[in-house]
Amino acid sequence: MENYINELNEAQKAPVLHKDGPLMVIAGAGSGKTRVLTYRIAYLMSQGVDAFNILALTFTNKAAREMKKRIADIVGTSEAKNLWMGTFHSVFAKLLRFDGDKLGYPSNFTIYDTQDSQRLLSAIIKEMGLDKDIYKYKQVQNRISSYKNSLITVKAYYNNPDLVEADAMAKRPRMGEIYQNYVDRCFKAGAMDFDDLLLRTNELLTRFPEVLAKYQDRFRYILVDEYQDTNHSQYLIVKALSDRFQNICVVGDDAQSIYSFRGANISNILNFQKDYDNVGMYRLEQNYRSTKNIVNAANSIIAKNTNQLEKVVWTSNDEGPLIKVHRSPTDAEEGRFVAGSIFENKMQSQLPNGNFAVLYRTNSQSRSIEDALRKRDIPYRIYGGLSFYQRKEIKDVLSYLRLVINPKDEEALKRIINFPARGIGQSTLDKLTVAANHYNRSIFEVMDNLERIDLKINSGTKRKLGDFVAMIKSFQIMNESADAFTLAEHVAKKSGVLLEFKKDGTPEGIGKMENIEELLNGIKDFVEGQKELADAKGDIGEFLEDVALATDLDKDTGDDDRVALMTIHLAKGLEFPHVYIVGMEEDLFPSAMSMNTRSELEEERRLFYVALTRAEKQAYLTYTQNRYRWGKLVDAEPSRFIEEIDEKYVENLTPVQRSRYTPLIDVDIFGDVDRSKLRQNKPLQGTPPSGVKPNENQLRKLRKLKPELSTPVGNTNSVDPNLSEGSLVNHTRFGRGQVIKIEGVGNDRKAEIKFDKGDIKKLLLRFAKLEVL
Ligand SMILES: Nc1ncnc2c1ncn2[C@@H]1O[C@H](COP(=O)(O)OP(=O)(O)OP(=O)(O)O)[C@@H](O)[C@H]1O
Ligand SMILES: [Mg+2]
Repeated sequence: MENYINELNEAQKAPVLHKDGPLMVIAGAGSGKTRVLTYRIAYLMSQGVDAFNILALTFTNKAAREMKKRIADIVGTSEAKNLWMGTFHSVFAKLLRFDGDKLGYPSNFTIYDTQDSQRLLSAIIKEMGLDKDIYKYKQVQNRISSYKNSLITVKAYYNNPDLVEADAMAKRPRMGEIYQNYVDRCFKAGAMDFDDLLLRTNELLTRFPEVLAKYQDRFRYILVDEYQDTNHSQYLIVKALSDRFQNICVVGDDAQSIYSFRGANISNILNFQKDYDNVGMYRLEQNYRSTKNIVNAANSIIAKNTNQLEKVVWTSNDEGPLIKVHRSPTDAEEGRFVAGSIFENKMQSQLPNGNFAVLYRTNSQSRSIEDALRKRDIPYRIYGGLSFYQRKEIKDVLSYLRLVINPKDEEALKRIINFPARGIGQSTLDKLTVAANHYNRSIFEVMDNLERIDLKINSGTKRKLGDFVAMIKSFQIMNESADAFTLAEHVAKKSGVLLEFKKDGTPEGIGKMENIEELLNGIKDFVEGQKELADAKGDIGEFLEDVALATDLDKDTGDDDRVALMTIHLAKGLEFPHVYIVGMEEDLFPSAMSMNTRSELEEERRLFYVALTRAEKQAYLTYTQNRYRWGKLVDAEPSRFIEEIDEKYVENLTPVQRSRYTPLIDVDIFGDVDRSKLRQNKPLQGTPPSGVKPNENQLRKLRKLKPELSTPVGNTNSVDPNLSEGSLVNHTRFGRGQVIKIEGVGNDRKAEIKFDKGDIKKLLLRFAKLEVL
């Protein structure tokens, strides 16, 4: 047996070595599900399966990259290169770039983020003359998103009297029309929103059997991590693609299902044995991540949920310290406690910052923690919140660039047509929009054909519109030869955006200019990274795709050592030696919005289970007696979840304060499923609710979160001319390595380098940041 197989226990080996056919691994946190998935891919490849035939779907692109790296370590880099791995959204965006033309989309379609979708919806609501207090754009967007994730098209919507009636009851009888308009406008703009990436993939695979056959044949082995959080749309894609070969491997933990508000559907796990024949069912019980105290405490929490599959989780790790609970008078004090405790632990055991994570229920809680960490000079990184790419000035520049790639992109156009101000007012834009709708063209096309259309726009304005079109076209010409950085810098200057903020002269204006500079630095870094790899172009289209689909963890290269701050939702699948879960208070965690039914409360409890099981060595729970919320100081009570932990595993650092809370109505989401059947690995008899009921979708925000850009490390180095085959080198990003081959001359000189981390990369020497050792 090959060596790496011995890095697995017996229970893990079984699913890794499972022969062809469907299999499912259901197991608790930290038991090695992700490891099993990774090693199974390596094993399949060692058995002769071509990487080209494997598709792996993960929760973040970062997780996919890490898996790929581990696989490359085992089977070699060149083999691992062809693996398709990533989030559902990034993988299927790629597929749609190849085949979306069959649905009428250009291959350079824009991906609308949540903000773009919301702006478009509010424009539509306004154009239709509807009351914006009744048709709230965020609610409308949530509805449409949940329709799409349940594959309810506009037509299906109208065919479903329940949905139509529900909207009528909610005093929104024109929901269907809004939905229709929204879909039309996105299509005309050559744009897909996040949900479209899944919906259109489904449409493509359903309507074009030859496309389905092509990808079924290609993806002979499909593997899905975190299966408990797939939604209906994702489920159907996986089902369709795996239908021919049935080589589908899913791993998950129903106790960690935390995205139901976004449409995740637990019945995907429960139905798996019905969907496929002869499913191999595997369970893992040994946790390798955490101490005994943490594992046992987490078990005692999740046992409080009635709706769950029964699971055993144990560990042979040390007992470890007890879970420490701390109370502070205010959230500022809570921040100080956390920062102080991190500082002490760091000093006592000489630990890097990266060993610590602070997790919270909502993004707004980060502020007091940040303040305290800053005072102690402890470097941290925030994941989530308003991302860099969502800032106004950044979106302005990006919108110019989006328009260069896809001039039909209506949202990009509307943002910048009069920014900086060039005398094109709202009434002109309204006329253009009406004409665009009338002729079924994009606004840009209308602007480009003004002389042929009878629009009541005066000649002065027409000239301004013409100038704008000419400017964008000049950028497009430049884009044919320039790299992303050169183009972006030119656009930032020539569009007048930079100047606008400079003129402003206020500290905010300067700050915005600096942000644009940082964006440009980021693009430069990106271009160099891409250029180094001999097969990428480094053009702006590649950059925009990267920006649109990067999840918030993706840009974390791990090279600088910082404390991690993030929401619990984002922390799924990750692990840290020391974890602080802050804001353990009633109404905050569990959230006030999720306490109406048992099933909502159980989801909050699963969220707490996820939070606690991120910790390897030590977990802290903190709460306050008073907290600023919505600008007011309010009384806070300790979360019921603290009391729910078996007290054997808890140490109170401050005197105990009891929690008071009201019990709930009982709703059983498992319906009539007999859970004992699942335990015995038998096919399900009962029918769990297939209900993909439209969900309120508050945290859709998460998807649009983008990483902060990092400034580039160092500059393009002059490479030692003595570099030769066999030279040992150091690369700022890829680390140490040895040159295997040098080829090409002048600007085209490339080196093939085997890095110590396992990767073999071909780098263009003119850009490579190499140091000869
Ligand atoms: N057989 C093993 N021997 C040693 N370490 C292991 C073994 N299996 C898993 N681990 C380690 O235990 C930790 C948890 O594994 P992994 O992340 O795969 O668990 P998981 O079940 O996917 O967790 P989660 O439910 O949180 O996603 C990782 O650090 C992993 O490397
Ligand atoms: Mg995992």
